[in-house]
Amino acid sequence: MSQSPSHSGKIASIPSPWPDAETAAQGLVEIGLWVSERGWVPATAGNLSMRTASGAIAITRSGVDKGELVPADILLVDLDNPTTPGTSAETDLHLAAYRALPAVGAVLHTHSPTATLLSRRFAAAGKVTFQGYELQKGIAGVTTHEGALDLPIYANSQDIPALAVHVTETGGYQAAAHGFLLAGHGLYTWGKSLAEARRHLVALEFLMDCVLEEERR
Ligand SMILES: CSC[C@@H](O)[C@@H](O)C(=O)COP(=O)(O)O
Ligand SMILES: [Zn+2]
Repeated sequence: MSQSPSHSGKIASIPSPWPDAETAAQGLVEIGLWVSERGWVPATAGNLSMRTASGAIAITRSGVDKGELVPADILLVDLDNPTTPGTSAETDLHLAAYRALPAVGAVLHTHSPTATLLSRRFAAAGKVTFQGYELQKGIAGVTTHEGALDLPIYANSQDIPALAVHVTETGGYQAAAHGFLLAGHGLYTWGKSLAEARRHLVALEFLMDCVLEEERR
């Protein structure tokens, strides 16, 4: 529970929009199985996180199969002092999202074949554009299929801290698509809740499937 002054000057208790650590861990275990069943996190690929009521970020341990997560594989990281050992190798890309977007409650990173292939195909352009697809409206804030919805593509890097700074400084976390691709690597997407992040993941995967299929024709 967070607290803030009420109009009367007293401290009023208002419910935190974020789950406690235990609930977040359970949610991440479940979404790990869900993305694994869809073939979007092969081998030990992908990482998953949620903001918790204490302000700490719950994130997957590095190097585990996301379809076989148990609650002990979900570690808590302090957003301002992220020193927890063993967390995802891509923790910085998650933390940068939470710092840039105070309303975001969940970040999902996946490695579907479609995201991998499409990000390579359009890497030189630096983005893939969706236009004319009704499912663009699966993304928060999008109200029509008629607009152009850009999904940024960044060059992949093994220097994740530097990449996180680069994505932040170039406005990647403000993308209207609520996500970005890393070329030859995969997709990052987020939402105000785990449910919204999952909806964005499904919508973006659908839209990427459509574009990849059109490229094949
Ligand atoms: C299986 S290779 C994929 C990794 O290099 C990485 O990109 C990834 O998504 C998973 O890293 P992790 O440290 O397990 O969170
Ligand atoms: Zn990855």
